[in-house]
Amino acid sequence: MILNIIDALRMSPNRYLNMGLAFQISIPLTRAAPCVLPAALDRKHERRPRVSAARASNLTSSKKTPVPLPEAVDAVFIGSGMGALTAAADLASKGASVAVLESYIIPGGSSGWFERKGFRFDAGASMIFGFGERGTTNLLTRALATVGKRIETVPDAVQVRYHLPDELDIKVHRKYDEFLAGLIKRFPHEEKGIRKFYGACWSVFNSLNCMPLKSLEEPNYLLQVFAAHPIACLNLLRFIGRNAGDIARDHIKDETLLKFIDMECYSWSVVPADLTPMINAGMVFSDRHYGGINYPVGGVGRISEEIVAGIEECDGCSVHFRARVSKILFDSTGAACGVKLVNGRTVSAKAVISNATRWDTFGEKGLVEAERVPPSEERFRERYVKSPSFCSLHMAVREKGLEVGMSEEQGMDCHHIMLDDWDEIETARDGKGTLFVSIPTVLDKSLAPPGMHIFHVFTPSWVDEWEGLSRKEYRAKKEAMLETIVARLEKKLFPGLKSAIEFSEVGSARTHRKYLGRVDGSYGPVAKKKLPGLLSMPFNRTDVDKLYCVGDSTFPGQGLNATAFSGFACAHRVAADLGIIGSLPGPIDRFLTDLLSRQRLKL
Ligand SMILES: NC(=O)c1ccc[n+]([C@@H]2O[C@H](COP(=O)([O-])OP(=O)(O)OC[C@H]3O[C@@H](n4cnc5c(N)ncnc54)[C@H](O)[C@@H]3O)[C@@H](O)[C@H]2O)c1
Ligand SMILES: CC(C)=CCC/C(C)=C/C=C/C(C)=C/C=C/C(C)=C/C=C/C=C(C)/C=C/C=C(C)/C=C/C=C(\C)CCC=C(C)C
Repeated sequence: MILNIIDALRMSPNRYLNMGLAFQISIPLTRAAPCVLPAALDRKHERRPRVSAARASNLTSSKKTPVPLPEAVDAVFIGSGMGALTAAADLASKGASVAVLESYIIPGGSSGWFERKGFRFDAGASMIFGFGERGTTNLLTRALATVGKRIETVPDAVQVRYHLPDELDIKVHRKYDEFLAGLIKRFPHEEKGIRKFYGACWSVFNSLNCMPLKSLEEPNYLLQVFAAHPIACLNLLRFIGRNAGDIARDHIKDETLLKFIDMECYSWSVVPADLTPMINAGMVFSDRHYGGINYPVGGVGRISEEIVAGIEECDGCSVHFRARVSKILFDSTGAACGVKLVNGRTVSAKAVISNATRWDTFGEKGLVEAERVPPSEERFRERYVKSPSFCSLHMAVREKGLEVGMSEEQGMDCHHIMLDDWDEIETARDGKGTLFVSIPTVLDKSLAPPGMHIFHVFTPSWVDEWEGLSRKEYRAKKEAMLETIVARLEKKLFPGLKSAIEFSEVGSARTHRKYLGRVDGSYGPVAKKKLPGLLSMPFNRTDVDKLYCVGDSTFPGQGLNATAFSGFACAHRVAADLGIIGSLPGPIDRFLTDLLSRQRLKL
C-alpha cells in the first residue's frame, strides 16, 4: 500500500531527492566496537518533536559526512523491512558491522509512510502489536531498545470493531473481560467453548511470554531454554503443529461463531482459522489484551526511522537508500559472499541476509541464479502460495461532515472490519469483499491538520485484476474501486463520508509490487493446503551456505511483530555462525541444526 511515485515526485521532487541523498552514508570496513547500548526498556518516554517525513529522514542520520557504500561488512541486508531492521539492529548492538541496502527512498517496507499536503499516511501496517511494556513478546519495543531507542505510543481501547453478516457487531476491547462478555452475550450457549478456545490462546501466549525469544535453529539456545522453562517448551510443542481452526472446532459447535473465528484469523493471516497456525493465533489473540494495540505517535513510519537512526549510530553500520540489489554473489565453494547492486557496485559480506520475499530471492527472476536454487525451495513452493495483495484507499476526510454517523453507539474506533456476506470473505473482487478500515487520527491528531481525519481503507485484490490495462483503464478501475468502497462504508458505517473527502489516492496490487518490491504485491506467503501449524515454515538459514532469509517468508510469517521475531532469530543465528556469540562446537551445532531442519522438512 504505497504511494504513487509519479505523484510523489510531481508534488515534491526535491524532498524525495534529499531523502535519497541523505542516506548516501557509509562506514569504515573493519570490525566495529559494540555500541553503547541498549536503553533500558523501562526508560521514561520522551515525546519527540513532530517533523516532516523528509526532515525526519534527514534527522535519522546521525552522521554528518556522507560516505560511500562499504566494500565489505560482516552482514549485508537486502531490504529494510521490519525483519531486516530488527536483525541489523541486533547484530549492530552485538558489535557486527552491517550494511542495509534498500531499493526505495525510505525504510520500513510494509511499515513505510508517505506525506501529502500536511497529512502523514501509513503506507501499510497500522494495527501494531508488540509494543507492550512487559514480558518478552513485546518485540517492537525490544527492537527499538536494542539500539537505544524508544517511541511514545497511544493505547487503543478497542483493537477492532467487526461489522459482519448476521448482524454480528463485536468490539474487541483491550480489556479481555469486556471482549469476552460481548462475545458471550451474543453466543450465550457457547460460553464454555469461547472460554476454552481463547483460554488455549492464552496458554500459548503465556508460554512464549516467559522465555527469551531467539533462534530455534541454534541448539545451544534450545537446550538452555528447555532447561530453564521445561513446562512452557512442552506446552509450545503441544501447539506448534496445530492450527487455530482445529482447536476452535474442539470446543465450539455454533457455525456463526466459527465463521467469526475465521474472520478473527483472516483479518491478519488472510486465511481462515483452519490454515492459521495456533502459535500465531495465540500471540495475536492474547497480546492485544496484554501489551495491547498501541499506535506510535507521529505514525507507524517512526518505528523504522528510529531503528535506522540507531543502526547508524553504531560504528561500522550504515543504511543506504536507492540501493537496489540485483543479485547475490557466491565464492568458489558455492557460499554466498556478497551482493551486486543494479548500479554495478558490490558489497562483500560474511553473511548475506535477504529480506526480499522467498519468490523474489529464489524465484524465476530472483536474486539467486536458477542453477544455485536448492531443492528445499521447491518444497517451500509446494506448501506455500502467495497471498493476494490489497487495493488501498488513502483519504483525507473532514471531521465535520462525518458527525452525522458518529453517534455514541456507532463510535469512532480506530480500526473497523466490515463484510456484507460470509461467502465473500476471501474471494470477492472489485471492492466487494472484506474491508479493513484504519483511522489513525482517532488516536494521534498530529498526523493531519486540525479538523481532519486520515482514512486508510483496504481490501484484498489480486495483481491479475490490474494487468493489461491501458493507463486510462487503470485510472478508471481505481476510480471504480473508490466509488464502490466509499458507497459501502457510507451505507453501513460513515454516512456523509463521500462529501467529507478532501482528497484521496488509490494504490493497487501493482503499486504494492512496485514500491514494496514484493512479487505480485503479495501480503506474504500463506499455506497452500492444510499444514501442521508452524512446523514446516522455514527458519532463517537457507540451504545455501552463508545465505539467510528474514521477514515474512520465514518463521513465524506475516506481521510486524512476527517479522521482528524473525529478525531477532536471524541475528542470533548469524551471530553464532560468525563467532560473535558462543554456540555449541561447530560440527555438533551443524549436526543438530541439520537434523532439526531435515525432520521439519519431512512434515
Ligand atoms: N498491521 C500489520 O502488522 C501489517 C500490515 C500490513 C503489512 N504487514 C506485514 O509486515 C510484514 C513486514 O515484512 P518484511 O520484514 O518481510 O518486509 P517488507 O516487505 O515490509 O520489506 C522488504 C523491503 O525490502 C526491500 N527490497 C526488496 N527487494 C529488494 C532488493 N532487491 N534490493 C533492495 N531492497 C529490496 C523493499 O523495498 C522493502 O522495503 C509483512 O508481513 C507485511 O505483510 C503488517
Ligand atoms: C524444537 C522446536 C521447533 C520447538 C521447541 C518449542 C519452542 C521453544 C517453541 C518456541 C516457539 C516460538 C519462540 C515461537 C514464536 C512465535 C512468535 C513470536 C509469533 C509471532 C506472531 C505474530 C503475529 C502472527 C502477528 C501478526 C499480526 C498481523 C499480521 C497483523 C496484521 C493486521 C492487519 C492486517 C489488520 C489490519 C486491520 C485493520 C486496519 C482494521
